[in-house]
Amino acid sequence: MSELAAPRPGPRLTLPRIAGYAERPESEEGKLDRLGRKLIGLGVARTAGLRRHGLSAILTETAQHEAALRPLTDAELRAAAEALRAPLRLAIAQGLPDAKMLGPAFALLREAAERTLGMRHYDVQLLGAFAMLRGAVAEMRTGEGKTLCATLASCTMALAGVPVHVITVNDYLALRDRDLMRPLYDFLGLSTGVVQAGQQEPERAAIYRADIVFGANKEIAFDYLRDRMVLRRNPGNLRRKVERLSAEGPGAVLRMRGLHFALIDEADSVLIDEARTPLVISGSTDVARNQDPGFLRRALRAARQLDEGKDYRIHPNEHRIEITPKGAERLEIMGEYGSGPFRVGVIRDHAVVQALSALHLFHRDNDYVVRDGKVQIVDENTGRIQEDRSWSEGLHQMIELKEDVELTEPRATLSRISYQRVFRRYQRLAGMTGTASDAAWELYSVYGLGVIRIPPHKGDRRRFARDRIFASEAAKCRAIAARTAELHDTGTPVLIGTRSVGASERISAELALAGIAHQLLNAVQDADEAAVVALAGQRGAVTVATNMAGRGTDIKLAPGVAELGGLHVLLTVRHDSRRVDRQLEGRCGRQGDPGRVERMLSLEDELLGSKGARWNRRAARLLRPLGPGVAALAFRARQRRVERMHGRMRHDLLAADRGLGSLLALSGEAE
Ligand SMILES: Nc1ncnc2c1ncn2[C@@H]1O[C@H](COP(=O)(O)OP(=O)(O)OP(=O)(O)O)[C@@H](O)[C@H]1O
Repeated sequence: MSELAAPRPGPRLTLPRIAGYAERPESEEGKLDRLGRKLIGLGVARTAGLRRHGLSAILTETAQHEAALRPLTDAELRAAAEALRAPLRLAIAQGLPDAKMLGPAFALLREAAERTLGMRHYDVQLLGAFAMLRGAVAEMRTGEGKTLCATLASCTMALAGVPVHVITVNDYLALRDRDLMRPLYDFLGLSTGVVQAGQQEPERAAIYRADIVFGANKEIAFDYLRDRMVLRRNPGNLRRKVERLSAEGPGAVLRMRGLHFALIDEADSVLIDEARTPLVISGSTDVARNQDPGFLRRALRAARQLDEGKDYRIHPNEHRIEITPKGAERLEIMGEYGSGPFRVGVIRDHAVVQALSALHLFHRDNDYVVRDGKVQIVDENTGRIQEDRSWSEGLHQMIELKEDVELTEPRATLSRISYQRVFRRYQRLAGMTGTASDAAWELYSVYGLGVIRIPPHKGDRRRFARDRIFASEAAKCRAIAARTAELHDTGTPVLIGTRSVGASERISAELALAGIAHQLLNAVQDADEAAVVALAGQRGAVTVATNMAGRGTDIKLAPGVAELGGLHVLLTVRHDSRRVDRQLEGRCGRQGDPGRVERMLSLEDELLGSKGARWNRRAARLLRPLGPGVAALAFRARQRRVERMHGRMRHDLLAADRGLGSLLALSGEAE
């Protein structure tokens, strides 16, 4: 099998192997196959419209069964759900279910949701769920109610006996979504479980035996990687091995029951944004023990002696350090005067690159925080601390050395996989997000997922102000405080979106200076997140948040706030991806609410900060006198460039998946 072997996407028409450890086999795939899929992707991604897929048939089919269900008692409705199991199992086993097969299930779920949650699925939510059960990503605008929509797809699959994974971007959302919808699952007799960081055996394996398992992408992908390691280590026939290792009870060695069906919320974030970082399981081995602190310290000292530009180059957007031939020569000379592993070229150079990365690519209060004497990673996509994760291949220790905190034990890579490969191994995959179309081509060409745009339940009432651009970060912060004060005086609630812990703290300090009471939500100040979010739509509320409030956060407007124009979202940067901006914009104007979006940028913003952005920075400066709208084009152009660059990195990562370790790999404990 070649290094690039990859499974073919597209519907699978065989019965899911519930008894075994389900996953799609990797298949040989030639260059022509891949090229073909990419070309098809171009067409599918663009034309995936509602009519083309005949989705609206689900509405008439569902409506036909609804009237008969309404008079049933709860017990009778439950019995009807039981009776649906067998036909659903058959329908799902035959491949992609059609509207006729799903109509009765959707009608029943709609009725059960109204009784248990007080919410009746809107027609557009039926369309979204149907699209997902047809193996697509449903693009539904932010605030349309994807959480409720997902219950149709997850319950249908679970009733059919297929183990379901509902995957989202963080632990908080996984737990919240399960808890919000739990009355419906309980009513139907479907068991649910939520995997969360920090859970150990035997709890973890027990959770995976639930009908519907909720979890963040990292948790689920790491558990899969662990299971793969266990399976690899145990010789013998796969089937018998799986039976032995997944024995019920505390002795279960395998955590999961395989990869049957994944419903991915925030699909673009999980499948695209996160896919730049490979997952690594690490453990202490002899190789790791060889990396003693003395050697790491020596490498860090060497890195500090090198000159940027001459000996090494920094590529911040690609998160990469390149040693120049001159730098390599200098390191070789240093090696000659060194001792132990520092004399060995490959080991020394690798460690120096990690040291340079620690010094120049990873910044405190941006990529990580130092808390309780420990370096803790802040996830760049979700803004959250990843407690039990560390960077691999000595990078974490280099950052610890840089920050002068106690060194943790270096660990060696035991197993490694990219997100792309984990998700491509699901027998069935579906997703939903508010921002898929920008990523439609990649979703199809990598995962075989078409994007279907679902119309909104109500129109968009958000108003967008023109971008404003300031010469410096300080001027921008002052202007943000002044604008917030203005809005605050009218009682309008304001959500200020920032990019990092550091930026959120700077704005918070500026607001404090202006005497504006506010709430701060970031990786360091994350206590009682639900309470902060609940208050964010109150009259006069001011909330400063990082990306923690970027996706999935449902801010409900207090009475009277809609009359003031709804929530005002103040964006303080453009992110690396337009989709991240759109998610933040989507915190207002939910379910047809009014809302306002305003962006305040500065020429010192991180997006324009790197060397590669010289031209964009210059253009923005020159164009500023012509009006902020024109100068904003330079920001957007840079954003497009970074988006393309990240796309290339994901492509390379997938291609090199089984190759050597990457310095950016995230590692989890091996047990
Ligand atoms: N059918 C329905 N009836 C009544 N309220 C609904 C219905 N569907 C959704 N809602 C409400 O709409 C709000 C938004 O829902 P939700 O947070 O699931 O949106 P979302 O699409 O997931 O948003 P985002 O894209 O930001 O994650 C919630 O307050 C929810 O209770």
